[in-house]
Amino acid sequence: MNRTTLVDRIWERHLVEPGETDLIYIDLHLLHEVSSPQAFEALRSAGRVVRRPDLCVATADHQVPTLIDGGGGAPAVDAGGARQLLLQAGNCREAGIELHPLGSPGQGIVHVIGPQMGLTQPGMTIVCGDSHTATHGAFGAIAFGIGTSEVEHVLATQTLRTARPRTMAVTVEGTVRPGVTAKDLVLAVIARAGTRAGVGTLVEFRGAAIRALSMEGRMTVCNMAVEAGARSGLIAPDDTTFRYLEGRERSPRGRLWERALDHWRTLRSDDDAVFDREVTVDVSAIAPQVSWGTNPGQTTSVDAAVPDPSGMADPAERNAAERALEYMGLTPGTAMRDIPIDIVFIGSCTNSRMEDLRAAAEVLRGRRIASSVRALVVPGSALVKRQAEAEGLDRVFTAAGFEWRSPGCSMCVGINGDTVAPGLRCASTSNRNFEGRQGPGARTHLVSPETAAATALAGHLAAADDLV
Ligand SMILES: CC(C)[C@H](C(=O)O)[C@@H](O)C(=O)O
Ligand code: SF4
Repeated sequence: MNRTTLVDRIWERHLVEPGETDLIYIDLHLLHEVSSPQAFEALRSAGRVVRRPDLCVATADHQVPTLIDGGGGAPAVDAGGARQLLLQAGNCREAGIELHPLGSPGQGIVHVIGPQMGLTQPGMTIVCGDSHTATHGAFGAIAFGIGTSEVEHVLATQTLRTARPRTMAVTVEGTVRPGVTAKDLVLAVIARAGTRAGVGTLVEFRGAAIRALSMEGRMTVCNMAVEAGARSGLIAPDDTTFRYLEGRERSPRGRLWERALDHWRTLRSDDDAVFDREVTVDVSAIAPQVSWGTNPGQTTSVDAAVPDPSGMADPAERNAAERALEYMGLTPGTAMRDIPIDIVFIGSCTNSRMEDLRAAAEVLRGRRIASSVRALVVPGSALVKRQAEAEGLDRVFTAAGFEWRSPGCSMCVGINGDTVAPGLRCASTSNRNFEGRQGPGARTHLVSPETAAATALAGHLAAADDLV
């Protein structure tokens, strides 16, 4: 057979029992404090134990405050959060699961620590009770979010009963212009394809523009596959992947590394592979992207203006745009660069890795943010924080007027004390601009780290290029 997709190839290797819904084996189960306590509770009431604690890794990320500096055991901002963190600690201790709690050197956003430790590897099946598990697909793994009852099932059996995903190929052609990042690329793809384009599918991103991306960039792209409605995204591994993984803490070593490489090199779709859907997007002409609405597909170029819903042919699209503009407090025809910004947030599992911080710091070096702006940068993990400090990036950020925080989901989700006040406008490197996402009444514009930095300096939406 030479028409197999990468997704089917990995699926076949993990199939325990085919059926209307397949039973598949799970190689890695990641856990965070929000979506796991109930699953452990259910497991306990059923009198069952965790079958493979050695294949589970947990971290505290959603509820952790980012204003502490590794104090260890510092409380969450509210009683609910504190309780989840406590339950997580107890559950992991009891089950013998590796936990990276608040204040520990391995702590961080679950989708940042997996790859950085070398836990996330090509060809694996990876699940987590979190929709942005798609991030791990950047390594050529099948990685997707699951619900709480599925978390329980995986804890109990190390398998998951789930339908085989339909497949979709998103081929991204062209060479992006200087200053255009992975974030811009994926926002442009979602803006063109729509937030429902991938529904029910597992998307393989491929094409010259994807191959050219670093692993960090690929993670940004796969992270946002779920914002196109997909179950997940993945990218076939190549030398960029292998270079990233070589020598990481949990990567195979010596002869095992060679054997892993031999296997990993087979992980690709056949040239004639048949996908359920195929879309091709050319990104050679795109500029930095900014969202103007309340879903990630409502995105345009920083060079453009707020669109006019009355010009939209599709009534549903027009309706959604009208509502979005009302919530966002925007008027059609306003140049994107004329939109003033109150808060800038650099962080989240989309854009909080070293490469993101370096890129933003490069824009900020030797400059000061506008006096009207409050800006914060939240490294994705304790390791990213240490590395950034070793490179002096923290000083670049603080000298520019940014707050330098401790790792966590922070203002991406606003359940940890970091929120955007009602009516305020935030340029954010996160992945969701839904109503109320960053706090009740908060207005979110999704951007790349470079655009976030330039916007902080200008006080209004701006591209890094504007500053030269
Ligand atoms: C809290 C968690 C379950 C949720 C998710 O599934 O994605 C969160 O991470 C998010 O980004 O909205
Ligand atoms: S950073 Fe945001 S998107 Fe990512 S896991 Fe945390 S809350 Fe979800």
